[in-house]
Amino acid sequence: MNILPATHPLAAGRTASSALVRALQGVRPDRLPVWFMRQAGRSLPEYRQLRAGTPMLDACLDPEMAAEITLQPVRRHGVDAAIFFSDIVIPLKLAGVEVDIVAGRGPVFPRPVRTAADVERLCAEHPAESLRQAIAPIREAVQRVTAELGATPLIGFAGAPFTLAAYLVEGGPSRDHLRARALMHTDPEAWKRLLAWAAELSGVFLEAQVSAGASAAQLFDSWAGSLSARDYTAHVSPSSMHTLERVRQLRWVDPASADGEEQPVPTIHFAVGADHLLEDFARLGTNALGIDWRIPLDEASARLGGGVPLQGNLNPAFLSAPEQALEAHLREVIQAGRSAPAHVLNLGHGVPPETDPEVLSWLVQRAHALGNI
Ligand SMILES: O=C(O)CCc1c2[nH]c(c1CC(=O)O)Cc1[nH]c(c(CC(=O)O)c1CCC(=O)O)Cc1[nH]c(c(CC(=O)O)c1CCC(=O)O)Cc1[nH]c(c(CCC(=O)O)c1CC(=O)O)C2
Repeated sequence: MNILPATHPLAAGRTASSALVRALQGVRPDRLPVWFMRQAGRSLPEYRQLRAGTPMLDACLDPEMAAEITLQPVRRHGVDAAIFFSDIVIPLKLAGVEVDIVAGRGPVFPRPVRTAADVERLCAEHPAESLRQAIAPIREAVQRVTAELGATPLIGFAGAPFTLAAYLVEGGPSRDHLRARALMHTDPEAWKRLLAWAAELSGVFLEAQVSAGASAAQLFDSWAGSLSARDYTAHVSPSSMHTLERVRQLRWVDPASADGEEQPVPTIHFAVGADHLLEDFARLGTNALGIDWRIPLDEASARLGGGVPLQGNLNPAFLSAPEQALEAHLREVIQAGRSAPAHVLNLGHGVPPETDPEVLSWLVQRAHALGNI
C-alpha cells in the first residue's frame, strides 16, 4: 500500500474533495461536475498557436508545454477537471518503442508486432524499467499543472492494454483490428505476453501521474468494441485489471476525514462502441464507467443495477447543432444521468477538432445551471 506524498493535492491541506471526486465516489455533489475528453487540443486556437512547429510527441514530453496545454481548457471553459495532456502512446515512446503520431491519421508504429519473436524482442528491448527511468518529464508536467490548478482536480490517463496492443500489432489506426484479434487466437501465449507488457507500461504511466498529483485516473480502451464478450473476458480484461491495480494500491488521507482513513484514488474506465461489454467493464471494479453516446445513461445504469456512477455521454454530433437542439439533448443526458448514484457530465467521445470552443464554454455554464433539474 503506497501512501501518496503529503505534497499530493488531495492530501496537502485540501480538506474537501472536489465535486468530480465526490461524484466518482458515488456521492452526488451539489454541482454537476463536467469536463470533456480531448478538451485540450485542436479545438482551441491557443493550442494551435502554442503547438505550431512542435511535433505532438515532443509537446507531450515538454513539461512546460504539456502543463500549459492542459490548463488552457480549464481557464477558457471553467470545467470541473483537467485531463493531463498526453497520449496513450507516450509510455511506449518513453520506453524507447519507435512510434510517431501522424496528423490526420494517429499513432503509427514502423515496426508492427506480428509474431512471438516480435513480442519477445519488444519485451526484451523495452521493459517497463526503461519507462520508469524516463518518466521524469511526466511527473514534472503533472506537478506543474497541479501547482496551478488549486482546487480543480487533474485526471491522469492511460490507454488500456488491448488498445495499445492493437495499435502495435496493426502498426497504426485500424477499423476492425483483425490482425490483433487473430494473434489472440493463433498464438495465445504471445498475445498474453504482449498484453502483460502493455498492462505494466500503462500501469507505471498511470501510477506516475497519480503519485505526482493527479486526483483520479481514467483508462481508455477505445478499441475494445471490436471484441466479443468471450474474447474480452478471456484474453483482455485481466490485463486491464492489472493496470488498474497499480493505481488502486495508491492511497491518500483526506485531512478533513475524522478517522484519517486511507482512501483509494478514484478510477474511470471508458470504451467506445462496446455496449455489449458494459457488464464486463463493471467487473473491473473502477469507481465509474464512461459511456459513449450510443446508449442512454438510464439504460446503462439499469443494466448495471443502478449502483455505478456514470460519466458521459453527450453525442458529439450535437456540438454543431442549433443551440435549442443542443440544450434539449443536454437536458436529456442530465435527466438520464439521475438514474445513476452520481453523474459526471462528459461527451460520449473526445472533442472533435473542428468544434467551436464557445459551444463547450456554453455547455459548461448550462450544465452548472441545469445540473439539479
Ligand atoms: O494533431 C494534433 O495537434 C494532436 C492531436 C492529438 C493526439 N492526441 C491528443 C491530441 C490533441 C487533440 O485531440 O487535439 C491528446 C490526447 N489523446 C488522448 C487524450 C485523452 C482524451 O481523449 O481526453 C488526449 C488529451 C486530451 C486533453 O488533454 O484534453 C487519448 C487518445 N489518443 C489516441 C486514442 C485512441 C484513438 O483515438 O484511437 C486515445 C483514447 C481516447 C479516444 O478514444 O479518443 C490516439 C491518437 N492520438 C492522436 C490522435 C489524432 C490523430 C489525428 O487525427 O491527427 C489519435 C487517434 C484519434 O484521435 O483518432 C494525437
